Amino acid sequence: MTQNTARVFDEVLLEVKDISLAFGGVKALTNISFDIRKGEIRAIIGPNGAGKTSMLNVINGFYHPQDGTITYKGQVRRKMRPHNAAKQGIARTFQNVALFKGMSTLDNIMTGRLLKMRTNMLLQAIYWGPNQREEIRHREYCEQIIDFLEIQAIRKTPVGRLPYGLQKRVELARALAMEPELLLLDEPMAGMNVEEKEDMCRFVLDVNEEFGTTIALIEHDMGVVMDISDRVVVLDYGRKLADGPPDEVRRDEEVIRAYLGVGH
Ligand SMILES: Nc1ncnc2c1ncn2[C@@H]1O[C@H](COP(=O)(O)OP(=O)(O)OP(=O)(O)O)[C@@H](O)[C@H]1O
Repeated sequence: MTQNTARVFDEVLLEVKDISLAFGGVKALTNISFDIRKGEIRAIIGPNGAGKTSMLNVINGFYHPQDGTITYKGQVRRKMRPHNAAKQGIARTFQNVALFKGMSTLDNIMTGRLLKMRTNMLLQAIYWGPNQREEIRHREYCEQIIDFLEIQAIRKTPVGRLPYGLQKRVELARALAMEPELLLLDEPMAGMNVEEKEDMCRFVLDVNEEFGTTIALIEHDMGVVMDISDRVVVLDYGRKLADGPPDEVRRDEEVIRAYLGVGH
């Protein structure tokens, strides 16, 4: 289930250039530059407080950096809200699962389709015919994702009743329902046992391979990162420490000192 052979990616999908972000006196990111290439699995790693989540929040428009630019699909992006990023094909999951706990798995996944719906829900309730056909199409798409992620057995279960590992999988399903071009995963394996982690790794690799989705993920489990990512960017105290293929990063002295060897 690993990326054994080095894959080569030429086309830059998203470029982060000289990004700096501060909260009052706290510098969360200082002068960060890297790119994410179309089709790759890109890991963002670093110790606690390194700025990883802040970076994802800048990429999906939740935080606005004081300096620097984001170029997505060749266009320099001006200030952008998360729903605009989503419309442009950037979906994300969160460190702490963010689902509607009282709603079923299927309904949660359907919320990921909202941006794809041409008619709004109210009109769909009033008018039948074309609107109903549209809803059926969306439901069918969600059912395909449910099959793909092997969560058929829980499609009607309220997600609040599911174990944490499955909730994470439903969150992935909802993000996939948006048919993203770039999928941002914030610690997709956090809090999982070994078996759940193996399943999630397999799904991340399958999504990348079968849907061609570009994936950027934050992960603390170094085994997972080294196994599934094509390239790794390392942050520490808001600065970029290293950037390269997993094998190279693993051997980088500064990385070993800052992260892999000793914690702060
Ligand atoms: N909304 C915010 N307001 C104030 N400070 C913030 C905010 N978000 C992040 N920070 C600060 O920015 C720095 C980077 O935090 P961030 O959450 O991005 O790190 P991280 O690498 O994702 O950490 P972790 O691995 O613990 O999730 C930290 O010092 C954090 O306290």
